[in-house]
Amino acid sequence: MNGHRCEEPLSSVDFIVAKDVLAYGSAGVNTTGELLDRLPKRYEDRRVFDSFPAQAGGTALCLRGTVVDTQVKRFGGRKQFYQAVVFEGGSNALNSNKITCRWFNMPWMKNALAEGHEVILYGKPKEYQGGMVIDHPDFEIVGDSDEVSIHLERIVPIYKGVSGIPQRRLREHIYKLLETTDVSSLKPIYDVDPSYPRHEALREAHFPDSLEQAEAAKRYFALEEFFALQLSVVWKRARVREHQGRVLGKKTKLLTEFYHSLPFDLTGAQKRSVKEVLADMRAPYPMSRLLQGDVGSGKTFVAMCAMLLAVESGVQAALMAPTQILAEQHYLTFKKWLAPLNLRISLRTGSRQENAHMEMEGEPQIIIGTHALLYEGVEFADLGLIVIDEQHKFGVGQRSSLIQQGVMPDVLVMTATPIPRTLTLTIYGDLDVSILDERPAGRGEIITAVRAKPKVTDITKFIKEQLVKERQVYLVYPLVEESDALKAAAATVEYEKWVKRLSKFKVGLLHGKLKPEEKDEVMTRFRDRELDVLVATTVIEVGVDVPNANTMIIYNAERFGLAQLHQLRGRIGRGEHKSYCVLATDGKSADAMEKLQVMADTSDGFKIAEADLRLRGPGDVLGTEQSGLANLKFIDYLADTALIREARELAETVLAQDPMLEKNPALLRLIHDGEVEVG
Ligand SMILES: Nc1ncnc2c1ncn2[C@@H]1O[C@H](COP(=O)(O)OP(=O)(O)OP(=O)(O)O)[C@@H](O)[C@H]1O
Repeated sequence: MNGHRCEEPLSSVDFIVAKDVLAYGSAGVNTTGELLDRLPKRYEDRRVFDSFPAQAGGTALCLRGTVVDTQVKRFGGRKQFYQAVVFEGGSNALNSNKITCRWFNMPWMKNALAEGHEVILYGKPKEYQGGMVIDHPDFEIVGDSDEVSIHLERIVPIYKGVSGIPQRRLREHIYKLLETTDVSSLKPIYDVDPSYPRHEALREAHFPDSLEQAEAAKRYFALEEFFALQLSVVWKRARVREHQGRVLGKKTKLLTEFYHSLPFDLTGAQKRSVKEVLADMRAPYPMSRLLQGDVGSGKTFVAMCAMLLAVESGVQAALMAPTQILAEQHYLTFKKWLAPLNLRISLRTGSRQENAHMEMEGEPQIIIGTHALLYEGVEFADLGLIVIDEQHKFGVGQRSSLIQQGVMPDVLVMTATPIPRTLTLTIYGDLDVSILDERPAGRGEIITAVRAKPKVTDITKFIKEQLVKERQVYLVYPLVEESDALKAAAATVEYEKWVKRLSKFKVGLLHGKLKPEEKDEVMTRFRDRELDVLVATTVIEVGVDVPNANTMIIYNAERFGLAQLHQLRGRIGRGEHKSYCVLATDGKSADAMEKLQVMADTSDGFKIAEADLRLRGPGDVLGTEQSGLANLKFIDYLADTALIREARELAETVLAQDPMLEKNPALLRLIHDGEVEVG
């Protein structure tokens, strides 16, 4: 009875009872298609079970056994946990291998699992008081043996739970639906792999014969998802190019003057990027470019060059920074380096307005502010170029809102976080990319060491050696506390200690609870060498530029992500002196030591970003919320270069053959429905 169609509500499926239809509804699953789209989060190979372990091995195991004893246990006053002791083997194969399962603060567990139940457990065992324990394992009670066995003796799909529906029932529903759904209704909007019918991929993703088959099937759907994403990105890129852009940058006198005023030569990477920007600005369509720079690679100077080109063409250029402090820093930098050119530069942030050379006739030529510049209805006389400094936020929203504007300015996005190529293709896939992967010449080497529980006396001695050589030092504390207030308090405590230890030197304190003016003041004093040492929380992470500082001790380094450590370390090694970064840890976790070792092994931001991606996975690296990729079902595949490229090529082919998607209205709807909204 090949009858059900994907669009059909679950209420019309005879083997799903009304109560379950409601439960699915609360989880946002309303049609048969939506239920079938919920692919397994993982699989258990229940053809052979793991044997009960005698010691913890660090990996999750799939065990089969019988519950022989259950108890509710109390601890710490009113708290409780439910404990079930499980013996290895089925109901009639009891032996002495046992494991204890515990569920904390889940009183209902005692109704769910009782003595005599035969169970399948999945979880990571650990050693506890001489026995083996698994806390909160996934579990499933083995049912009657005369059922169709989709739950045993095969590779079994495990789904993300739907409240009110046990795994077994969920699995049965999907199994039966696959058998009774009209194959033609499972056709894709666009066939990403003509050699692999979609309904087969769907069946094999749910009930694979092998793990390889499951992987191939999942990859099919991942490709489908990323194809849709790339389609909207490539589409967007094409739409930008349709706009009439201004032809800017014909004259380069100002730029040449600027070059001559610099005490250094631009690096090869900087020159290459300026050339790329120049070509874009001269093109008849608006520039849409990402400038990706490793820490200290001199992004600001490339941005300055772009802005000078715009100014010389008679239009305004704006720079938007993510925070007020950074906007102010940029303003100072611009004022300093562009001083010989006598330009009208204006700082506009929520609380401060300041102008340089505004006594001269006319509108400001360069405007520096926060991202809010865009939204707060600041009137631009004639905006030709916008530089967006995104720092390490993978912000997206702003760019779309720029594209809505009438006259399309050129846009240059700067990001300080090196991003692996695959991620760039997805997050910034609508932009052309320039990469700054070269440190300016004449910078001292940075030596990084990982130290478990370093002695205070050793660190103090090392710091003093550097201070005596007139270098400056950062001491960074992430601190365990969650709130800014507690962090500030804890940093203050450490600060007091350092003031005593380094009594001959001047120690300053910087944390997030200080007012912007106070932060500025501390930073300025450190920059002007009135302070030798800065005890800080991570507020110093971005944008701080004090070339004389050559030493950084990062405490509890294991608590930071690699990208953040790289940013922090980027605050040293900015001058000609040899620099030192010590990553101090509690030394407890081997994983953390491995992670930190990456920092000691390389200072190449792109390599670090790739390692970060490998160790943490794309979801965590991106912080899905800000990246706009939160809705991706197959986010792990973001790191799969081959897949992303395949998706990109497919999207490009489709749009090359049918640029306005006139022949593929369903694809056009897919883009406009914003199901996949990136950029
Ligand atoms: N080509 C160059 N040669 C020498 N020094 C340079 C060069 N380009 C930039 N600098 C200097 O390097 C430092 C970093 O430049 P800039 O602030 O532009 O880098 P950045 O990429 O924005 O750094 P970060 O993201 O780490 O803050 C500044 O002190 C700047 O004056």
